[in-house]
Amino acid sequence: MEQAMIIINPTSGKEEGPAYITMVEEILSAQGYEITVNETQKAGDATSFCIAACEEGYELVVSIGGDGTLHEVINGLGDQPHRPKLGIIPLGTVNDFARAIGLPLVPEEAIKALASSSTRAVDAGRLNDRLFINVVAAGAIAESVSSVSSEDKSKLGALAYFKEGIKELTGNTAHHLSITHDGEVWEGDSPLFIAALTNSVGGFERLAPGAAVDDGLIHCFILKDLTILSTLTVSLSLLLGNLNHHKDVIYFTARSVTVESSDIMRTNVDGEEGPALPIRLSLLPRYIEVIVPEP
Ligand SMILES: Nc1ncnc2c1ncn2[C@@H]1O[C@H](COP(=O)(O)OP(=O)(O)OP(=O)(O)O)[C@@H](O)[C@H]1O
Repeated sequence: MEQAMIIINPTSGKEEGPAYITMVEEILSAQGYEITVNETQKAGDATSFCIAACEEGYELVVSIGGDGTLHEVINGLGDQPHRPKLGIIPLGTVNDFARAIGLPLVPEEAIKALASSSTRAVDAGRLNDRLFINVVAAGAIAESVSSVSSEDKSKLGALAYFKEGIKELTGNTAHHLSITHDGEVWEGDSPLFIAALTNSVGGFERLAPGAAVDDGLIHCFILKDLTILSTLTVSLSLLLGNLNHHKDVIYFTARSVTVESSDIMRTNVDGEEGPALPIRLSLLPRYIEVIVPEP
């Protein structure tokens, strides 16, 4: 009998995850799976559960939670010879990855899609010794995003990030960055560097409209030192989906990127606080097989 592991973070989003476990179990057992349910108690648990699922030869892991939970789950897949298929039930606040891959955002619909026989192999990124699935940001704004309160997140959703971001960008928060990509070096002052694997970051589905989850590319944006006026036009470009054409934004795609600074700067990885610079990013093409709705 094939085995499926449900990994659920009961604290994600509006804490609705536990109410959906039975429905997920029913749909998986109808497909013949033997099911184990693991509830996370703290940060890191989802990674440990997923490592166990790989080592014990599970066919399927279902992540119930938000982007942070998904980030932890996929970190259990790194360097594993056997990687289970991944099912995603988006029950976080923003659910960037589910948006990017076109999963239903209504939990009941996402659960029904677990019965689909379609899968899509998506890229994973490597950041130093961990994996990411959506986005890495470096700069004062990235640090501020880590501090968005959960109250603001629940109330404002994606706008909470936007609010913090604009607050930071309008301050004088540039740092000196040195960014090396595919043999080229960019050096200068920047308040924000973003590396995205998908088109949805912080709930804005138009950050990198050209990015596909399986295009084998890291889509990078360097925001140049901004005046208040260009901050406003950059914000508008973000909403309109043409940030890559803004005169104060450098856009490039790469397969590997190194970001360094003489300042102490933290990063934000898939919406959670990440390591301090320097960071080295690279790409694992089509590394994770995700269940998607039937076409
Ligand atoms: N039992 C728990 N209690 C508190 N925190 C937990 C628990 N289990 C996991 N966590 C932590 O909760 C963090 C946030 O989870 P997650 O991102 O899924 O929810 P969210 O922040 O509401 O959603 P989103 O990231 O989509 O906005 C994870 O990084 C994880 O480390």
